[in-house]
Amino acid sequence: MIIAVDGPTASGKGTIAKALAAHFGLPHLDTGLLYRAVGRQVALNGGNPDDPADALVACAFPDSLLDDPELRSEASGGLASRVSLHPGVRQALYERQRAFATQPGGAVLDGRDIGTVIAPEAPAKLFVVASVSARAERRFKEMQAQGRAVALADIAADLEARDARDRSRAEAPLVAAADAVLLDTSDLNRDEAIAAAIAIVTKAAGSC
Ligand SMILES: Nc1ncnc2c1ncn2[C@@H]1O[C@H](COP(=O)(O)OP(=O)(O)O)[C@@H](O)[C@H]1O
Ligand SMILES: Nc1ccn([C@H]2C[C@H](O)[C@@H](COP(=O)(O)OP(=O)(O)O)O2)c(=O)n1
Repeated sequence: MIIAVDGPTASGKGTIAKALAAHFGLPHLDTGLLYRAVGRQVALNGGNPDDPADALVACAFPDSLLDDPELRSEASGGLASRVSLHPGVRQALYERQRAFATQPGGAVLDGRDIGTVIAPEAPAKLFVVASVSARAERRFKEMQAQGRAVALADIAADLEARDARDRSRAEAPLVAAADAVLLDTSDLNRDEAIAAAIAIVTKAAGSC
């Protein structure tokens, strides 16, 4: 079974996707990491993330880059969002994601366009959302735990800017698939959100 988990930044989709993978015994791919690697490789090349040619060259990043802790930074998230606008970049990353999604036995993928572009045939699709304040608070706590001094208002502004870019791009914008189930995690703790996601997928699996 393919499980598609999409949603904006800090909605909790990564947490949910990992938990679904563990619960259903499926492999998991965090597709955002691929776009983050492209963004980081552009920076390492001294290129411009807004230039389609520079971004395309960076798609040939070495697999070892996927283990770089810098990929998890907000700066890499911003770079990823910028390179992900280019249709050439999306095309270059498509086959790798598609192959993962269609492997025998199924898989869980999380990102922005899994239910709409990468695996539109997925029988279980979740679109995970949360309010801007809940998401900013989560990132704030994460950064505080890492000992980084950041202002909550700056985090909220950054995530709203990234949402706007991801939602308004022409190619594969962040949008719920027509057959996705919306899961709002604003008022759910981690365990409640995971339990709700498992219930949605169990129901979807039962009806396919
Ligand atoms: N339901 C939840 N309630 C509170 N915090 C959460 C919840 N889900 C995830 N988190 C925390 O919020 C942060 C972002 O979650 P993550 O799953 O990485 O989001 P995304 O993959 O959508 O960017 C992490 O620190 C995570 O532990
Ligand atoms: N399937 C995907 C995954 C990510 N992207 C782009 C858009 C996102 O802003 C960036 C970073 O994605 P990522 O999922 O790592 O970001 P968050 O963990 O949600 O903060 O990459 C995409 O366009 N399509």
